[in-house]
Amino acid sequence: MAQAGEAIIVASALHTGYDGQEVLHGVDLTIGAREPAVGIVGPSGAGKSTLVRALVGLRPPYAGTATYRGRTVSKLRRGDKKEFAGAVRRVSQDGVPTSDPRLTVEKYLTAALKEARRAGRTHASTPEGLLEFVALEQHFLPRTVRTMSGGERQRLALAHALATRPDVLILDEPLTAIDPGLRSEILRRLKTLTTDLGISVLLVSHDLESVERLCSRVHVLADGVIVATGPLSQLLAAPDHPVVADLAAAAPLTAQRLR
Ligand SMILES: Nc1ncnc2c1ncn2[C@@H]1O[C@H](COP(=O)(O)OP(=O)(O)OP(=O)(O)O)[C@@H](O)[C@H]1O
Repeated sequence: MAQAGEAIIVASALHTGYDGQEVLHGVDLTIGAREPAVGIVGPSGAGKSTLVRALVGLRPPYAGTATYRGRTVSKLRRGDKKEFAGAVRRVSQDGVPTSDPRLTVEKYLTAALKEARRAGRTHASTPEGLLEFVALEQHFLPRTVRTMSGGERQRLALAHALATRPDVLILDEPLTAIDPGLRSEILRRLKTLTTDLGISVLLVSHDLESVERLCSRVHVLADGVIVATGPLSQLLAAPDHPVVADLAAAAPLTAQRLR
């Protein structure tokens, strides 16, 4: 388990994009061990998911670096890759495989727990416990993943990511298909991850309510650049960048409540 304060993932002057077309223009970001959840917000197309992909090694930098414990994420060697896969987990909107019609929830979670043990991350989680955490009933265990609703699948993806008890959990719009009541409950449980298990969470979301509830600090990304950082309520109360003002204007009730 990582020591508090240790920098686990660091993006430094990071530039990256697709097919030579730059999307991120020099982003600096650190995710430390056992730190309170951090949010990333910003307009559609700002580069939030691209940043997440770069942090987990799926977009190599054009310039600058993205490192995991000092090692370049996109160039990890085989042993380091295994360690990284257990220590840093990403959940995206549609992260559960549905191509195998026979894949059951139980098989999916059991495989994840086996993989976690192979990566040297031993703990007492079970498929039942993982389901319980994401508020899915036990009768889902024999169900095939394909037959689950979008919101159920999102919760399963979260349960799967937690199988390794990662040091860092990166959530890219993970709760979009979940109804507000349940979302609120899941957020409450996610909050306990940091306090009880020492898992650092990075949350990317358009839902400012969720971000405010979970994250003590946010980065606002606009056109591939971080334009503001701080507690969301403070940023919305006194926007000092047009994109932050737009966020406050687009979610007036949230902004008002946070003032
Ligand atoms: N696979 C891809 N190939 C080419 N361009 C891409 C690809 N994925 C994203 N882009 C482009 O990169 C830019 C940033 O996209 P990204 O998905 O990172 O934005 P985002 O902030 O996550 O947006 P949203 O909030 O809508 O999910 C956009 O202009 C998008 O069209």
